[in-house]
Amino acid sequence: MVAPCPTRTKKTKALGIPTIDLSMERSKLSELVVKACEEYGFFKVVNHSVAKEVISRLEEEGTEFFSKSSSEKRQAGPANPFGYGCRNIGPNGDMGELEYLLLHTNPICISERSKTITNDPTKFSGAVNDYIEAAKDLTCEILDLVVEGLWVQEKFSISKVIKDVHSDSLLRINHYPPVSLKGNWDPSNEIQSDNNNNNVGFGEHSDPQILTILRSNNVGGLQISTHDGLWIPVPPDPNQFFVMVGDALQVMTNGRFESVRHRVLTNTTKPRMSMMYFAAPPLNWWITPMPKMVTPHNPSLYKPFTWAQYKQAAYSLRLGDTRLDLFKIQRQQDSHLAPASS
Ligand SMILES: C=C1C[C@]23C[C@@]1(O)CC[C@H]2[C@@]12CC[C@H](O)[C@@](C)(C(=O)O1)[C@H]2[C@@H]3C(=O)O
Ligand SMILES: O=C(O)CCC(=O)C(=O)O
Ligand SMILES: [Fe+2]
Repeated sequence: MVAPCPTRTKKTKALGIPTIDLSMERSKLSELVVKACEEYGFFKVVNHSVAKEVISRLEEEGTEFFSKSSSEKRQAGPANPFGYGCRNIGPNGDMGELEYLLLHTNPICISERSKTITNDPTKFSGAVNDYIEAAKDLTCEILDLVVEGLWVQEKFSISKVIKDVHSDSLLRINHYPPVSLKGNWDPSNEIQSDNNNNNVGFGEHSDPQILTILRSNNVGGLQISTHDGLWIPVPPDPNQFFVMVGDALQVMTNGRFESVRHRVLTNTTKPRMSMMYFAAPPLNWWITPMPKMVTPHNPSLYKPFTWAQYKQAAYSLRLGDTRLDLFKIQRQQDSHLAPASS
């Protein structure tokens, strides 16, 4: 069963977001990373080594692209799944108050796609590739800390699958124009009247991948959901990165980490621009719990599946569906409580 999500019933609560200083002593650092992944599936990293110039070059490219006319931008679309998308999210009718560029991180794909996005594809793809490399390094640093903190390092390294040339990682740049009235920011767009959730920029969901590295401009809107069902607004910080546990890492840790559910609400006066690097394995890679995470007392919660199978499931479902339910192993733990059949 795939459960739909209750989007608008949760309360919002201001709460400190876990912040991790990457310049700290390593063993303490790995402990804090694991704790944040367990408690929230979400944290902010400070003192990272991504150069400001790498961030600002991609931000400039994004700003330049989104300031173009709708007809120019549409030349880079539709996003099926890659390219320029406007309001439509995914193939199953999900909509949000945003426009975006979704790119595969393969340099050949970026070089080809850049030709439809800009008149200076070399500059655009240079900014994108440099950002991807920096985000990949940061992801690998965090994943290495995760495996150290879980004490599984010698046997298994997740970061090497992210570095694999066939990795299926993605880059997404989202642009949320300010929304003051229901769906009125682009009068030429036919789908605007379909959207009843005019303040939802990007609806509640978890990311399917291993880890997401998010950076935004100084405009808020991102919220994360806690285990007790509250929404926590995330104050924006353009100089730092936010890290989100994805569904694949939930499986690899056999449920010890849970992928974080999150959403974006639009601002009424200022445009938000965010950049997400979604770290994923190659398509043929099996997603299974790390051996150390499975014991007789803690058996595997999930059937083995490949990343390609998981993506196929994700793209057949709605944004907010809890798609991991499809891969859960149903155990008969309570069978002794069932009445005996006569
Ligand atoms: C509705 C959908 C959009 C999405 C693919 C899906 O069918 C379900 C997962 C969605 C998501 C969420 C995180 C990322 O933004 C994304 C690129 C991804 O990998 O999964 C999107 C997909 C998308 O927009 O294509
Ligand atoms: O734009 C944001 O801040 C987050 C978007 C997001 O969650 C996504 O694209 O998966
Ligand atoms: Fe997301």
